[in-house]
Amino acid sequence: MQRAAARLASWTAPQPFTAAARAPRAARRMAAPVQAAAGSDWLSQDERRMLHAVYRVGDMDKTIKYYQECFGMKLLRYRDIPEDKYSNAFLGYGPEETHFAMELTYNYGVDSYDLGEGFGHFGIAAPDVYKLVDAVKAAGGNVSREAGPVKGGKTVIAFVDDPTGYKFELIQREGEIPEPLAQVMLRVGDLDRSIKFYTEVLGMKLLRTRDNPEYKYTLAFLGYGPEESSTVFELTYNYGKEGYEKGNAYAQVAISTKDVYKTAEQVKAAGGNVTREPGPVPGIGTKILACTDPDGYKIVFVDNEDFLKELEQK
Ligand SMILES: C[C@@H](O)C(=O)SC[C@H](NC(=O)CC[C@H](N)C(=O)O)C(=O)NCC(=O)O
Ligand code: NI
Repeated sequence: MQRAAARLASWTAPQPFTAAARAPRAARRMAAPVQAAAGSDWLSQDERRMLHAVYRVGDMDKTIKYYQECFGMKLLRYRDIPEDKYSNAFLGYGPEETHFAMELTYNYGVDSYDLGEGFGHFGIAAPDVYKLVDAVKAAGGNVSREAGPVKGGKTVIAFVDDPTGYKFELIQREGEIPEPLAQVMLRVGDLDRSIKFYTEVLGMKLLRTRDNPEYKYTLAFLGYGPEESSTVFELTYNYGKEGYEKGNAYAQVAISTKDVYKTAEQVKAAGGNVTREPGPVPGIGTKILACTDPDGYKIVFVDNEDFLKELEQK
């Protein structure tokens, strides 16, 4: 695992995202004020932002190298917690103060996981998916779906499988791409139920929906900012499918909040299921709380000041 730490110091991976790399550095982006929901003053006062997706990988060094060389991600942070026998690596396209990150978790001695059916993909936006697919192949990446228009639509996509088996959807996008980490796609059993939770409990905006009757699925995109500049949830409903095996690989998305105690009360008042009461993480001190969405996917709220202090200590 020490190789990962050394890599952090000497990272110089290629940058296929020249457009994104040249994109003006995102101004320190205040988290989006959360959309007020009926009966919750706190929602209108809180400032929430999607911080990172947390998931378990079978080989930390191999995955870090893969993300750097195939996707052009930067290694932002690495920490080893020997007393609890795990390590974390954070990768993305910009500083965590303003950009979403991938939080990889390696549990000592565990080299594979059950990805289940519920997790769909992480989405990466790119100016030219055909060119990126060529770069991924040249770097030895596993392109599992060639570049081309999405079935039943026009958006050019491709899929790449990472070393653990997670799918990365490459999504062609016009214009500047200040946040290439575009999506976390999860499959849900009832889209209206999920939209109600993600808007009224999490305080997200419903950005758009897209029904694809030919292929029998409907998508809902939700987040704290526009898709063009923010990472969003893409919730997928397959007609008639009410539930999915979750597996043990994908863990959660972390969202920032100004106050985990007030957010815990707001989540409960809005009918959410708090599974980890607010308070500091032992050994790290960062205050968090955890809840689950209607399909059982975990969401962790992180105290924003504590999060920024963590970044200062890296
Ligand atoms: C908009 C873009 O971000 C998408 O992810 S749409 C991609 C499309 N999604 C689905 O088909 C969802 C339903 C599917 N049954 C599932 O559960 O994943 C997709 O994956 N298309 C495949 C293709 O080859 O175009
Ligand atoms: Ni997608």
